[in-house]
Amino acid sequence: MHDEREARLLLAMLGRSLFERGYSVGSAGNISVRLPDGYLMTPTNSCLGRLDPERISKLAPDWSHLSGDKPTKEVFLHRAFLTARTDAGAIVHLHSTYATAIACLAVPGDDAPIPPLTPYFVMRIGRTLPVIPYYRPGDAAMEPAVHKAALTAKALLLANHGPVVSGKTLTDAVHAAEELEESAKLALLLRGVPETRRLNAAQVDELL
Ligand SMILES: O=C(O)[C@@H](O)C(=O)COP(=O)(O)O
Ligand SMILES: [Zn+2]
Repeated sequence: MHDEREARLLLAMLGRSLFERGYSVGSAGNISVRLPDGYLMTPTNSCLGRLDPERISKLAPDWSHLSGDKPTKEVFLHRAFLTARTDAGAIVHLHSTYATAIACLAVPGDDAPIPPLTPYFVMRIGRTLPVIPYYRPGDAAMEPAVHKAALTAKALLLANHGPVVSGKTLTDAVHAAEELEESAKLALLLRGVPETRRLNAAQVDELL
Protein backbone atom coordinates (compact mmCIF):
# COMPACT_ATOMS: atom_id res chain seq x y z
CA MET A 1 0.00 0.00 0.00
CA HIS A 2 1.34 3.41 -0.93
CA ASP A 3 2.07 6.24 1.48
CA GLU A 4 0.20 9.32 0.19
CA ARG A 5 3.07 11.78 -0.10
CA GLU A 6 5.33 9.29 -1.84
CA ALA A 7 2.47 8.16 -4.09
CA ARG A 8 1.75 11.73 -5.24
CA LEU A 9 5.41 12.31 -6.14
CA LEU A 10 5.77 8.93 -7.84
CA LEU A 11 2.55 9.43 -9.80
CA ALA A 12 3.79 12.77 -11.16
CA MET A 13 7.21 11.32 -11.93
CA LEU A 14 5.97 8.19 -13.71
CA GLY A 15 3.24 10.16 -15.52
CA ARG A 16 5.92 12.48 -16.90
CA SER A 17 8.08 9.52 -17.88
CA LEU A 18 5.19 7.85 -19.76
CA PHE A 19 4.34 11.14 -21.48
CA GLU A 20 7.92 11.93 -22.47
CA ARG A 21 8.34 8.51 -24.04
CA GLY A 22 5.10 8.80 -26.03
CA TYR A 23 2.96 6.30 -24.12
CA SER A 24 0.46 9.11 -23.57
CA VAL A 25 -0.21 12.25 -25.60
CA GLY A 26 -2.22 15.38 -24.80
CA SER A 27 -4.58 14.67 -21.91
CA ALA A 28 -5.13 11.01 -22.79
CA GLY A 29 -5.01 8.35 -20.11
CA ASN A 30 -5.56 8.26 -16.37
CA ILE A 31 -3.96 6.58 -13.37
CA SER A 32 -5.20 5.60 -9.91
CA VAL A 33 -3.37 4.54 -6.75
CA ARG A 34 -4.83 2.78 -3.70
CA LEU A 35 -4.03 4.47 -0.37
CA PRO A 36 -4.64 3.26 3.18
CA ASP A 37 -7.50 5.80 3.45
CA GLY A 38 -8.83 6.12 -0.10
CA TYR A 39 -7.53 6.57 -3.61
CA LEU A 40 -5.51 9.02 -5.69
CA MET A 41 -6.64 9.63 -9.27
CA THR A 42 -5.36 11.85 -12.02
CA PRO A 43 -7.59 14.89 -12.58
CA THR A 44 -9.84 14.95 -15.65
CA ASN A 45 -8.30 16.68 -18.69
CA SER A 46 -4.87 16.64 -17.09
CA CYS A 47 -1.71 15.85 -19.01
CA LEU A 48 0.17 12.89 -17.51
CA GLY A 49 3.38 14.76 -18.33
CA ARG A 50 2.51 17.80 -16.24
CA LEU A 51 0.80 16.54 -13.07
CA ASP A 52 1.04 18.77 -10.01
CA PRO A 53 1.38 16.35 -7.05
CA GLU A 54 -0.69 18.67 -4.82
CA ARG A 55 -3.60 18.90 -7.28
CA ILE A 56 -3.99 15.15 -7.90
CA SER A 57 -7.55 14.15 -6.93
CA LYS A 58 -8.13 12.28 -3.70
CA LEU A 59 -11.19 10.06 -3.27
CA ALA A 60 -12.56 8.65 -0.02
CA PRO A 61 -13.02 4.89 0.52
CA ASP A 62 -16.65 5.39 -0.66
CA TRP A 63 -15.27 6.93 -3.90
CA SER A 64 -16.54 10.45 -3.17
CA HIS A 65 -14.25 13.31 -4.20
CA LEU A 66 -12.38 14.61 -1.14
CA SER A 67 -9.73 17.02 -2.41
CA GLY A 68 -7.65 18.15 -5.35
CA ASP A 69 -8.95 18.80 -8.85
CA LYS A 70 -12.02 17.02 -10.25
CA PRO A 71 -11.04 13.38 -10.86
CA THR A 72 -10.86 11.59 -14.21
CA LYS A 73 -14.22 10.85 -15.79
CA GLU A 74 -13.17 7.17 -15.65
CA VAL A 75 -13.51 6.84 -11.85
CA PHE A 76 -15.90 3.92 -12.38
CA LEU A 77 -13.34 2.17 -14.62
CA HIS A 78 -10.71 2.37 -11.88
CA ARG A 79 -13.29 1.43 -9.26
CA ALA A 80 -14.25 -1.67 -11.26
CA PHE A 81 -10.62 -2.78 -11.33
CA LEU A 82 -9.68 -1.82 -7.77
CA THR A 83 -12.69 -3.60 -6.29
CA ALA A 84 -12.21 -6.71 -8.44
CA ARG A 85 -8.47 -6.93 -7.82
CA THR A 86 -8.00 -6.38 -4.13
CA ASP A 87 -4.27 -7.11 -4.56
CA ALA A 88 -3.86 -4.22 -7.02
CA GLY A 89 -2.23 -1.05 -5.72
CA ALA A 90 -2.59 0.93 -8.95
CA ILE A 91 -4.34 1.03 -12.32
CA VAL A 92 -2.97 2.61 -15.50
CA HIS A 93 -5.16 3.46 -18.51
CA LEU A 94 -3.40 4.66 -21.67
CA HIS A 95 -4.13 5.26 -25.34
CA SER A 96 -0.69 3.91 -26.26
CA THR A 97 -0.58 3.44 -30.01
CA TYR A 98 0.02 -0.28 -30.56
CA ALA A 99 -2.18 -1.59 -27.76
CA THR A 100 -4.93 0.73 -28.97
CA ALA A 101 -4.43 -0.51 -32.54
CA ILE A 102 -4.98 -4.07 -31.27
CA ALA A 103 -8.06 -2.81 -29.40
CA CYS A 104 -9.41 -1.56 -32.74
CA LEU A 105 -8.73 -4.89 -34.49
CA ALA A 106 -9.67 -7.37 -31.79
CA VAL A 107 -13.11 -8.85 -31.47
CA PRO A 108 -14.85 -8.05 -28.16
CA GLY A 109 -15.03 -11.22 -26.13
CA ASP A 110 -11.63 -12.39 -27.34
CA ASP A 111 -9.50 -13.21 -24.30
CA ALA A 112 -6.15 -13.43 -26.11
CA PRO A 113 -5.82 -10.72 -28.76
CA ILE A 114 -2.03 -10.72 -28.23
CA PRO A 115 -0.39 -14.15 -28.50
CA PRO A 116 2.21 -15.32 -25.96
CA LEU A 117 5.30 -14.35 -27.98
CA THR A 118 7.68 -13.53 -25.13
CA PRO A 119 7.94 -14.66 -21.50
CA TYR A 120 7.88 -11.17 -20.03
CA PHE A 121 4.48 -10.44 -21.55
CA VAL A 122 3.12 -13.60 -19.93
CA MET A 123 4.79 -12.75 -16.61
CA ARG A 124 3.51 -9.16 -16.54
CA ILE A 125 0.07 -9.51 -18.13
CA GLY A 126 -0.78 -13.18 -17.63
CA ARG A 127 -2.66 -15.70 -19.72
CA THR A 128 -5.58 -13.51 -20.73
CA LEU A 129 -6.19 -9.98 -21.96
CA PRO A 130 -9.98 -9.70 -22.32
CA VAL A 131 -11.42 -7.29 -24.87
CA ILE A 132 -14.39 -5.34 -23.45
CA PRO A 133 -17.03 -4.14 -25.96
CA TYR A 134 -16.94 -0.48 -26.95
CA TYR A 135 -18.49 2.08 -24.58
CA ARG A 136 -18.23 5.85 -24.78
CA PRO A 137 -15.36 7.05 -22.52
CA GLY A 138 -16.77 7.92 -19.12
CA ASP A 139 -19.87 5.72 -19.59
CA ALA A 140 -20.58 4.12 -16.21
CA ALA A 141 -22.42 1.30 -18.01
CA MET A 142 -19.01 -0.23 -18.66
CA GLU A 143 -18.36 -0.93 -14.98
CA PRO A 144 -19.97 -4.41 -14.65
CA ALA A 145 -18.18 -5.77 -17.72
CA VAL A 146 -14.84 -4.37 -16.59
CA HIS A 147 -15.34 -5.66 -13.04
CA LYS A 148 -16.19 -9.17 -14.27
CA ALA A 149 -13.17 -9.32 -16.58
CA ALA A 150 -10.81 -7.91 -13.93
CA LEU A 151 -11.74 -10.72 -11.52
CA THR A 152 -9.59 -13.06 -13.61
CA ALA A 153 -7.35 -10.75 -15.64
CA LYS A 154 -4.63 -8.29 -14.63
CA ALA A 155 -5.17 -6.20 -17.75
CA LEU A 156 -7.74 -5.71 -20.50
CA LEU A 157 -8.40 -3.79 -23.67
CA LEU A 158 -11.33 -1.43 -24.08
CA ALA A 159 -12.45 -1.95 -27.69
CA ASN A 160 -11.61 1.05 -29.92
CA HIS A 161 -10.26 2.89 -26.88
CA GLY A 162 -7.13 1.51 -25.20
CA PRO A 163 -5.47 -0.66 -22.55
CA VAL A 164 -6.13 -0.77 -18.79
CA VAL A 165 -3.48 -2.45 -16.65
CA SER A 166 -3.23 -3.22 -12.93
CA GLY A 167 -0.19 -3.80 -10.75
CA LYS A 168 0.62 -4.55 -7.12
CA THR A 169 2.33 -1.15 -6.97
CA LEU A 170 2.23 1.91 -9.21
CA THR A 171 5.66 1.05 -10.55
CA ASP A 172 4.49 -2.50 -11.35
CA ALA A 173 1.39 -1.20 -13.15
CA VAL A 174 3.47 1.21 -15.25
CA HIS A 175 5.97 -1.52 -16.12
CA ALA A 176 3.13 -3.85 -17.13
CA ALA A 177 1.55 -1.13 -19.29
CA GLU A 178 4.90 -0.61 -21.03
CA GLU A 179 5.34 -4.34 -21.57
CA LEU A 180 1.82 -4.60 -22.98
CA GLU A 181 2.56 -1.81 -25.44
CA GLU A 182 5.78 -3.49 -26.65
CA SER A 183 4.01 -6.84 -26.96
CA ALA A 184 1.21 -5.23 -28.97
CA LYS A 185 3.86 -3.76 -31.27
CA LEU A 186 5.49 -7.18 -31.72
CA ALA A 187 2.11 -8.79 -32.37
CA LEU A 188 1.36 -6.27 -35.12
CA LEU A 189 4.85 -6.59 -36.62
CA LEU A 190 4.45 -10.35 -36.79
CA ARG A 191 0.79 -10.38 -37.84
CA GLY A 192 0.44 -12.83 -40.73
CA VAL A 193 4.14 -13.81 -40.67
CA PRO A 194 3.97 -17.61 -41.00
CA GLU A 195 7.35 -18.34 -39.38
CA THR A 196 6.28 -16.73 -36.09
CA ARG A 197 6.97 -18.98 -33.11
CA ARG A 198 4.73 -18.60 -30.05
CA LEU A 199 5.40 -19.93 -26.58
CA ASN A 200 3.63 -23.25 -26.21
CA ALA A 201 1.17 -24.10 -23.43
CA ALA A 202 3.83 -25.77 -21.26
CA GLN A 203 6.15 -22.78 -21.62
CA VAL A 204 3.32 -20.43 -20.63
CA ASP A 205 2.31 -22.62 -17.68
CA GLU A 206 5.88 -22.61 -16.38
CA LEU A 207 5.82 -18.79 -16.17
CA LEU A 208 2.61 -18.45 -14.14
O1 LIG B 1 -10.57 8.36 -23.47
C1 LIG B 1 -11.01 9.14 -22.60
O2 LIG B 1 -11.71 10.13 -22.85
C2 LIG B 1 -10.58 8.88 -21.15
O3 LIG B 1 -10.55 7.50 -20.92
C3 LIG B 1 -9.19 9.40 -20.99
O4 LIG B 1 -8.25 8.71 -21.34
C4 LIG B 1 -8.97 10.77 -20.45
O5 LIG B 1 -10.07 11.20 -19.68
P1 LIG B 1 -9.83 12.02 -18.32
O6 LIG B 1 -9.01 11.16 -17.41
O7 LIG B 1 -11.18 12.33 -17.77
O8 LIG B 1 -9.05 13.25 -18.71
ZN1 LIG C 1 -9.19 6.79 -22.41
